Amino acid sequence: MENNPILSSLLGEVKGAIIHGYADVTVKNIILDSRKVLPGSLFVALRGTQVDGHQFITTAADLGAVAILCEELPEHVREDITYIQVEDSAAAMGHIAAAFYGHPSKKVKLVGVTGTNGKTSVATFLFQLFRALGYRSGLLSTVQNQIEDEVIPSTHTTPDAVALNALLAQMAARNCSHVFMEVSSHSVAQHRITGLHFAGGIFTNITHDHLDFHKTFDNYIKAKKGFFDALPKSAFALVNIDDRRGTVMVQNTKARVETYSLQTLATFKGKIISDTLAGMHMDINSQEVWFRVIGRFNAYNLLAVYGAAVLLGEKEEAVLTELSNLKSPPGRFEQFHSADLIVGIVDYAHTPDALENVLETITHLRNGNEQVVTVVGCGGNRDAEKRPKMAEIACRYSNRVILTSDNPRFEDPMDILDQMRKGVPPLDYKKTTVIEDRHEAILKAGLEAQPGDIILIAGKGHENYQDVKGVKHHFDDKEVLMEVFAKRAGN
Ligand SMILES: CC(=O)N[C@H]1[C@@H](OP(=O)(O)OP(=O)(O)OC[C@H]2O[C@@H](n3ccc(=O)[nH]c3=O)[C@H](O)[C@@H]2O)O[C@H](CO)[C@@H](O)[C@@H]1O[C@H](C)C(=O)N[C@@H](C)C(=O)N[C@H](CCC(=O)O)C(=O)O
Ligand SMILES: Nc1ncnc2c1ncn2[C@@H]1O[C@H](COP(=O)(O)OP(=O)(O)OP(=O)(O)O)[C@@H](O)[C@H]1O
Ligand SMILES: N[C@H](CCC[C@H](N)C(=O)O)C(=O)O
Ligand SMILES: [Mg+2]
Repeated sequence: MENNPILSSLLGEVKGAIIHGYADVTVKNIILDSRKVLPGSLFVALRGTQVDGHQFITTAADLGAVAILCEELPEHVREDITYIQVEDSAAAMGHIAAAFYGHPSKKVKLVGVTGTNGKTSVATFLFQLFRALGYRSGLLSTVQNQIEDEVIPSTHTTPDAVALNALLAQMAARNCSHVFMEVSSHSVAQHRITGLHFAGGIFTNITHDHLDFHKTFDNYIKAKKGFFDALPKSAFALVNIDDRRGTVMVQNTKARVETYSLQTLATFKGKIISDTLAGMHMDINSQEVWFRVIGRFNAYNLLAVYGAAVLLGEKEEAVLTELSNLKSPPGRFEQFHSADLIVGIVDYAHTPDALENVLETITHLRNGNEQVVTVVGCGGNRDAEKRPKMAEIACRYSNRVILTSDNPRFEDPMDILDQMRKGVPPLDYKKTTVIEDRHEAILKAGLEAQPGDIILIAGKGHENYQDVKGVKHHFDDKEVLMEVFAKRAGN
């Protein structure tokens, strides 16, 4: 920042703050991790999932923090430091970060996408669409952040409030008129998006995920709903009403509610006319369109994108023309074909619902006797309830299943695989193999396939690593698939 703001100017939106000390101190940056504090920093003490940031207040002060945002004062209060005491540090930080960066979300049209599955797809499609329509645009997503052509690696689906506002400020400074972002349930619960001004919010769907963090499905629903509850009156709230939680999501919102559906009357009503590996033909509000992107779940994503674009003021015809040219984002139902006509699909399905949707789509796309082989694993140190469910789904839709590793993190990969194996129905034991090594698993699936067969490699999508005990080893499903195809071609 060129002109560092004074602390008191950042507190306008923070309710009930008690200031201990000098309120007009200059703040150079906002820091959440005591180890990164510099002279002039405002340190935010957050109660985390592992530790309580309040225990690092003294360290932060020793490193030169001029102000501390906290819920509780430390035992030893220093005269030379300003303490801002609030009820909820995370919520206050959202407002302070937005003010520090000059409220960048108000300088662009910011659209947030939430839901268990489809956030990256919808946000990326919107970003591609608005660029094609001639707007300077920004994207904040799991795969990557992007300002026009510049790619900025992403660490989270939704970054923390400081990183998020810093990115939005860069986008505003580069004259982006539109920004499309994913809003994860963690980000709502942890107030990463508090203080942002949204032009619109989109709800894709809600199914089982992240119960390791939210504990109950109700809490998970509440987190997603919190996003809509906080939308302003000027925004639109576009919901998938085919999802049974669609109505609940928007029951307390001040925003203008609009709907999309493949099944019932809605503001944006779609119908799939045909869906093949070559493309999808749909009817949207009585207009016929062909898409390169395929699959019923993508029909929902495209409807959401179409609806949001129209609600943002774009002309229906121009939107449909550009939408028909879009390609899937990396690792989202990405198709590869071998010389001898094996189809490999790399997909980020890492939840039971996503896996079922993708396999259902593949089942519908089959012409006849081709076999479907699924290679899938479940992440370590993440929701364990989904493990047997995903194995059962893989078995239900596939002729052969290979259970393998997907980011075991700090768990024993064989424990994860044992839990997955519990979901395999006894009648399916014969068609299920466990191969811990993901490279070997993909090789086996690929080398044993017959021309025409479809191999689904699920769970990692765009990821280019295997996270084992905190170390990210290079691993890319696509690369291994290419290796298999080369081997089949005798290279
Ligand atoms: C579970 C979770 O959401 N964790 C996030 C959370 O960290 P935490 O609450 O566990 O932090 P903690 O370790 O308990 O520490 C508490 C506080 O003390 C501070 N601290 C800690 C140590 C120290 O020496 N000094 C110090 O100041 C920490 O910086 C932190 O502010 O806050 C951190 C700062 O914002 C995040 O980086 C971190 O994301 C971790 C890396 C993570 O893996 N998050 C995933 C689960 C996540 O957020 N995923 C969502 C959803 C993805 C999806 O929908 O698929 C996402 O949006 O990416
Ligand atoms: N609308 C949808 N409904 C159900 N499944 C979907 C939908 N869109 C995509 N999927 C499936 O879910 C996977 C993840 O899609 P995507 O990355 O768009 O979701 P996400 O919500 O961003 O996930 P994450 O929570 O990991 O960020 C895709 O690879 C596909 O298998
Ligand atoms: N955003 C998701 C991604 C899961 C991807 C999968 N490959 C895994 O590692 O479990 C999560 O952190 O739960
Ligand atoms: Mg995502």
